[in-house]
Amino acid sequence: MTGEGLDIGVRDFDLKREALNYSESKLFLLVIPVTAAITCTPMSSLEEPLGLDKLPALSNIDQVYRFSSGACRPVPEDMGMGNCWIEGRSCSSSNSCNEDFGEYEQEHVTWRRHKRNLFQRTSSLGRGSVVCRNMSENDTGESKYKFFKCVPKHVKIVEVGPRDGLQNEKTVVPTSVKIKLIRKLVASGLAVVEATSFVSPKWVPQLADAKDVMEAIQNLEGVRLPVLTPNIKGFEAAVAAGAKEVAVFASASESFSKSNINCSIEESLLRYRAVTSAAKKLSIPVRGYVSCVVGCPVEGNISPSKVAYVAKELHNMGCFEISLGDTVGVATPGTVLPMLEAVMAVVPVEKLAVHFHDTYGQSLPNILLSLQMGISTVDSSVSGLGGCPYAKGASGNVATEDVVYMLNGLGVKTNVDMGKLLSAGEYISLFLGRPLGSKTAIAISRRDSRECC
Ligand SMILES: CC(C)(COP(=O)([O-])OP(=O)([O-])OC[C@H]1O[C@@H](n2cnc3c(N)ncnc32)[C@H](O)[C@@H]1OP(=O)([O-])[O-])[C@@H](O)C(=O)NCCC(=O)NCCSC(=O)C[C@@](C)(O)CC(=O)[O-]
Repeated sequence: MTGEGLDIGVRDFDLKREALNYSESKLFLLVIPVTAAITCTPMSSLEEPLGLDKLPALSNIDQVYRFSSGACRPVPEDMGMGNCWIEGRSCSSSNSCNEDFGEYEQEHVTWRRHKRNLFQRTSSLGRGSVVCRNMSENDTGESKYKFFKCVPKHVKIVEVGPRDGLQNEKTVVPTSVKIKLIRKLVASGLAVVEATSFVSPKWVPQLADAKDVMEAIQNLEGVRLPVLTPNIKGFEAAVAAGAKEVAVFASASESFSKSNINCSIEESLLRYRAVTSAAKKLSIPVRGYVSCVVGCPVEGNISPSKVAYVAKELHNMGCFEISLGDTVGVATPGTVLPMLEAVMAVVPVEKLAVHFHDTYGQSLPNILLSLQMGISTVDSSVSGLGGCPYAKGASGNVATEDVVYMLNGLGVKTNVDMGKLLSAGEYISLFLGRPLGSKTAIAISRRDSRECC
C-alpha cells in the first residue's frame, strides 16, 4: 500500500479547495468521479501488468500466428516494418545490449525456407532479405524472450508534464497547482521532472511563473528538474532562479522552427551554442531537443538526414542528451526506424531519448521499437498532458502511466511507484476538469470501482 492511497481525504480536500479557487477565477471545472475508485484498492496491485512470465508458451503463440495471414512476410523496400520484427542493428553500440549474446548468431536465409516459423526470423530493415535468429528447437523457456534482450534493463523516464503538458493548456494553471503536481511526480520516484520554461511570457503565458515555480521546488532532493531555455536571456533567468539543468529546443523543420522560436534552424543553433558555452562555464548540463523528427504540421514528411544533422549539431555543441520529438504525433514504427538509424549513425545511442506525442495512438509501439534499438531514455507526460502551442493538430504526449505499465510488463526497471504516479495524474486531471488521460488509469479505476462497489 502506498502512502497516497491512505491520505486521500486530505488530498481530496486540498484538490477541491484548489479547484474552488480556480473556478472562482472564472475558469471552468468539471469534477470527475475517479477518486473514490482509486482510494479503495491497495496500490500494490496496480503494478501487476501481464508480464513476460505470464505470457503463453512459445508453442502456443506460434500456433496462433499460423492462422494469421499477415504474419511475418518478407518486407519489400517500401513497406516499412510490416509485421516482422526488426533486427537490423548490431547491439554493440547500444548501452543496453552489452551482455553476452553469443547465442544470438544470425544467419541470412531466404524467406521461404522457414515460412511458418515466426519466431525464427526478422526483417532486415526492408532490404528484401530476412535475418533469422539461429534458435534450436530445444530452446529453453528463457530463450523464447530473445526478442526483448536488446531492451534495456533500466529505463530513465523524463517526465515532461509540468512543462510540455501545462504549456498547452488554454488557461493558466495556478503556480501552487504546478508546484504540487511536481512534488507528487517527484514523490512517485521519477528521477527527472521537466519543471517549466524560461521562454517569452508573450509567447507562452501559461509558463510565465517559471521563476516562482523554480524557487518553490529548490528544496526537492534526489531529482533533476530541467527547464527549457530558448536563448541566453532565458538561460540567465533560469540560472538566477536556481535551475541546475536546462534544455534547448531546435527543430528539424524550418517552418516549425520559425513558428515556434521565430528563427531559422541555423539561427537557433547559433543561439544554442551561446547557451551551451555559458552553461559549460557553470557546469550546467544542457539537454537538446529536436522537434518534428518525422513530420511537420506545415512541411509534411521530414527526412531522417535533416533530423540527424540537427541532432549531431546539438551533440557537438555539448548537449549531454538529445531528445527526438515527434511533435505532431504522426510517427509509426515504420517511420521511427529510419529516423533512428540516421541519428544513431551520428550520435551515440546512449545519448538519445525519444519523445512521442500520441495523436494516432502509436507512441507505445514507437517506444518499444526505440528500446529495442537500444534507447533507454523515454519522455512522457503524466495523464498524457501535452502538446505544443505552435504545432497545430498535435495531441498530448504519451502518458507516463502507460509507459510505466508497459515497462513493468517487460520487466524493465523504472523505480516509479505506479500508485503514486496515478495519484499525480488523477490530481491534475481532476484539477483541469478532464477525464483521466492514460489508458492505465482508466482501466485501473474501472476495475477498482467494480471490485469496490
Ligand atoms: C524564442 C523566443 C523568445 C523568441 O521570441 P522573439 O519575439 O523573436 O524574441 P526577441 O528576441 O525579438 O524578443 C522579444 C521580446 O521577448 C523577450 N524575450 C526574449 N527571450 C526571452 C526569454 N527567454 N524569456 C523572457 N522574455 C524573453 C525580449 O526581452 C523582448 O521583450 P520586449 O523587449 O518586447 O519586452 C520566443 O519565440 C519564445 O519564447 N518561444 C518559445 C516557444 C515555446 O516555448 N514553445 C514550446 C516549447 S517547444 C516544444 O514544446 C517542443 C518539445 C520541446 O516539447 C519537443 C517536441 O515535442 O517536439
